[in-house]
Amino acid sequence: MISEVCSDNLSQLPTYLYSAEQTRALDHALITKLYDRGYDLMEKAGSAAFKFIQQQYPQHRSFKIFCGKGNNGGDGLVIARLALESGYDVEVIFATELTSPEKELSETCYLAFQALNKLKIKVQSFDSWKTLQPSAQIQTNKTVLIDALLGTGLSGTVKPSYKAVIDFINAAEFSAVYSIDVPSGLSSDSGMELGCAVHADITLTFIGINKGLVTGNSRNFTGRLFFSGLGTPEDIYDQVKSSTKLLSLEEINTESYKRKPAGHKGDSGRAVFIGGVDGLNGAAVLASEACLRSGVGLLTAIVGERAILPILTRSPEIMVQPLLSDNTVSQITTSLQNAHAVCIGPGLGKSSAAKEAVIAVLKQKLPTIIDADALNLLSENPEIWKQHGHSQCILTPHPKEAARLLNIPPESVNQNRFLAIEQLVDKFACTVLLKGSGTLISSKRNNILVCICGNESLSVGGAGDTLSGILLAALAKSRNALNAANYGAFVHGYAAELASQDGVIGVLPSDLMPFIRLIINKTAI
Ligand SMILES: NC(=O)C1=CN([C@@H]2O[C@H](COP(=O)(O)OP(=O)(O)OC[C@H]3O[C@@H](n4cnc5c(N)ncnc54)[C@H](O)[C@@H]3O)[C@@H](O)[C@H]2O)[C@@H](O)CC1
Ligand SMILES: [K+]
Repeated sequence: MISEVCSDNLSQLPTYLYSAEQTRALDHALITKLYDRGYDLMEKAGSAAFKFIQQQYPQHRSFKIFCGKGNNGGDGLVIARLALESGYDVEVIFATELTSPEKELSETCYLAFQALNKLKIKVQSFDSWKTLQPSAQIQTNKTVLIDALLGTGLSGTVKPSYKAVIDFINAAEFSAVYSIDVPSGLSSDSGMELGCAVHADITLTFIGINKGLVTGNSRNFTGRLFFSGLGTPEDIYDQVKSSTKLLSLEEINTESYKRKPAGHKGDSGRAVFIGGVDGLNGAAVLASEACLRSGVGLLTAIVGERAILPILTRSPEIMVQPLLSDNTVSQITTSLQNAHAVCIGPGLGKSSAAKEAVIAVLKQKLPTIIDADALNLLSENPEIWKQHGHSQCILTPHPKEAARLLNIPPESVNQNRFLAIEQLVDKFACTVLLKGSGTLISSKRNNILVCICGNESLSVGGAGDTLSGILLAALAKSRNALNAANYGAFVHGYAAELASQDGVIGVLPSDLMPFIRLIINKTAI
């Protein structure tokens, strides 16, 4: 069975995600158990890939198959053979010259090459193929380009000869670009392009879903991502332990978010939001409303003067007070007396009152969300966390905030989001939610969840404030940081997808509110 890797399909997808090395271990275990040789598994993968592309593009009878010299290329050669046998018009183009196939191709790829050779098809190198056919004449209409250049075996930056092919693929206008296993050039570990990567319309991945296919920049390259387990028996997966999981509702205990028929407002959670000072007032408006729509029982918002009127206009249910610049500590201590959870940071600024507020909040040892400027204050004043940090916190950095917290360049976070969240969890010993496409959540070493819900509609100001509001309600209700982080990320991302039905451009974080409510009512059971 082939399933799309998307929010609507989470329950049909495998629970665990794998590194390239772990995928190799899965392949090895599978070959040892079920097949005489690796080539039999390659036949199975190639055949699944061929059938799938036939289904996706039934009108297209022409394939241009770009192959590398490893097993990913071997998959391409199997597809070429099957397509030729089915009467397709097929061209096979190797990225670089093939002078001695037996020596240059991987063992399994060579077997696929021999099988294809029996059909007497001419295999060309990219350079000679391109010389023979000036780009203007390359037939792209009704032609599917099959990208079998590089898969999970890619290491280091893509070599110039391969980059030239990838640049060509990305510039040409084929009807469809279909990547086998991984868009060539994308790291299946980090989700970052290693110099360049193929922009696919469809990617079909096999056996296990790679971690790098669901986070970082992966979505810029995979197009629609599909998965086939190729009938791998369950016990094969038991042999390769992964510490990374795909976040689905099964991972979340939604019981605590339910309303009791005879419950009262205190049962639904008492929350306090602190932020939205002048110039950044909107953060408080969005976070507060998202918190209410996420079902919190009582919300107090301690905000900048100018946020008071807009908050009350939109949501008179909220108890609002101005954040005092003197007496901050006693104001916060008093306000938190009966609170179940607190969120500090969105639009907080970095004034001395803001700093005092962060310390006062941490001293209460309540379930706490620390976002935006509160995170920046922790980066600039590491002694605050050393003295007052605690495990009931959720830190919600975007990559730049994460880099500041770790005192490393932002590129380092992007190049390895999985490592970055491990370092954050090690350093802060609490729950961390690392924002970005494929949000990562973790609260202890060797335990990372990846939330694939959400889309590019969220790449606007205010999206993070909305998430903070959802998280605050979830934390006030469950008082379990990891569970609230998981649920909040899921609700926020899924709400963004539902709000994008007319397109992702121009969706406002405030448009998410009715969908937040809808999802919570449907899932809090
Ligand atoms: N038998 C198996 O283990 C199976 C493997 N499968 C396929 O095999 C792939 C993995 O195969 P491999 O491990 O052979 O690796 P790949 O085919 O992904 O890559 C290895 C090839 O890429 C070249 N290469 C590595 N780094 C490069 C760089 N920076 N620039 C340019 N070229 C570079 C290597 O020289 C080698 O020729 C999977 O992605 C999947 O498509 C599938 O056929 C299923 C079965
Ligand atoms: K590929």
